[in-house]
Amino acid sequence: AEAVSISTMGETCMTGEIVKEISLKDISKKLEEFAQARNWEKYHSPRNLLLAMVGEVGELSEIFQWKGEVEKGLPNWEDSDKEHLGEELSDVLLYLIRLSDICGIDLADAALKKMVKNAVKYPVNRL
Ligand SMILES: Nc1ccn([C@H]2C[C@H](O)[C@@H](COP(=O)(O)OP(=O)(O)OP(=O)(O)O)O2)c(=O)n1
Repeated sequence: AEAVSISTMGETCMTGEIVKEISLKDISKKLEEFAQARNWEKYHSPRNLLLAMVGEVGELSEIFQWKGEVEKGLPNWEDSDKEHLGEELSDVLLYLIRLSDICGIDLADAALKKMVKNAVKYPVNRL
């Protein structure tokens, strides 16, 4: 089987611990390589990626379905359920990043600009 190399960049910070930091662009690049290696670029059209992402949102929703409200931090969840949640959140994120890339949108840039817009629209109340 082909070796799987999904490495993240590690940087040593001042306390000597390794800090993993990865940008949306880094992930974009890895997703492009992943698709290229499998000859899957032909499937990664905007519409297909959108539908795939919505499907993953459905899988994410299933985890919470019928549970009622859950406490922040999910203190009563099994580790395996939390791991599953992390996987579904990641699937949504990865398709969102790939969709943005395929549409020629710089997602990090767009998100920061949108946050500025939100702050202007909803100013902090000062008495
Ligand atoms: N054409 C594809 C198919 C998959 N993936 C990647 C992106 C997602 O992170 C993950 C989705 O894989 P699956 O379709 O196997 O979905 P799940 O991981 O949710 O598996 P399952 O539906 O069996 O729970 O794989 C991709 O980039 N392009």
